[in-house]
Amino acid sequence: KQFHLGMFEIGRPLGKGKFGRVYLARERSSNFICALKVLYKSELQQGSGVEKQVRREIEIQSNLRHPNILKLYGHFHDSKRIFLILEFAGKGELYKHLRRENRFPEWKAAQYTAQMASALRYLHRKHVIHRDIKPENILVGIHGEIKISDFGWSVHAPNNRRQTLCGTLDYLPPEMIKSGSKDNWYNEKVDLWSLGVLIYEFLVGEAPFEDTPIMTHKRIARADMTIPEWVSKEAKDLIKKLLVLDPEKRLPLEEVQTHPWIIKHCVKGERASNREKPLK
Ligand SMILES: COc1cccc(-c2nc(Nc3cc(C)[nH]n3)cc3ccccc23)c1
Repeated sequence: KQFHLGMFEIGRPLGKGKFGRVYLARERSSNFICALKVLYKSELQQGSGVEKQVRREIEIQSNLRHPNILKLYGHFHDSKRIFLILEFAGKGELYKHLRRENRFPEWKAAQYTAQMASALRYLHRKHVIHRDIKPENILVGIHGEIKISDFGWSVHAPNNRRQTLCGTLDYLPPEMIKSGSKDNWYNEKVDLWSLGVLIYEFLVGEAPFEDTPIMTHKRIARADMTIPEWVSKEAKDLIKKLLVLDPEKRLPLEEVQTHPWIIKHCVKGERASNREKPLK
């Protein structure tokens, strides 16, 4: 299908990115609501090979179909800009919700974890390694479901993002911060480490190795973290089975999905502890 700008009615800007902005948009003929991400070619060309990377990410994301992965419906460009037609996630950035709520209750963290594990299993089956799992790259859909929303280029909100040189170090696994053999960078086990960091941050409200860059580097390399005693023993157990230095020893996604902490909070049922409102 050929898309062009005239097909869309542009709504309010949702947020601005490093390479441009994201707008709410409606496709005129179908009234379909989507998000239009505008990337400026001039800015992309500056970055070394960033334009090629954007093409590769478009290629990857266009072929993915999963409820917890933000859909890329199509793309088009004019002389100055590249436009990405993306699924609209009605509740915006997970990052913002986490900052506003400080930390998530265990039932919510467990449900998000189950959704992430499902999305990562799908990606890994397609030999896609995300390599950048963090709250900043996750959006929330209108029904509260989460959607991995970034395949390589990030939308940076102003100010309150963790401003470090190449994005926050917090989520990088030891094999990606250690120099030496890079072949581990292409092992999907890197996403298991980042999932462990994500669960920790959902429950505690800060990343497990958060410190000065030098110290973060040291603490990641030693998997040196402490989990507060008020975190449930099941949650502690799962985090400890993911934040393992040896990539081969990290808990496989199938076992994340059947972990007691996940089963406890994600099985449907009258007494489910995940009701926001008390039962009548
Ligand atoms: C400033 O941070 C940014 C940057 C980009 C988008 C948002 C944002 N996005 C979406 N949904 C989206 C975005 C995409 C690509 N698909 N669905 C919804 C929101 C709601 C309130 C505030 C902000 C929102 C924020």
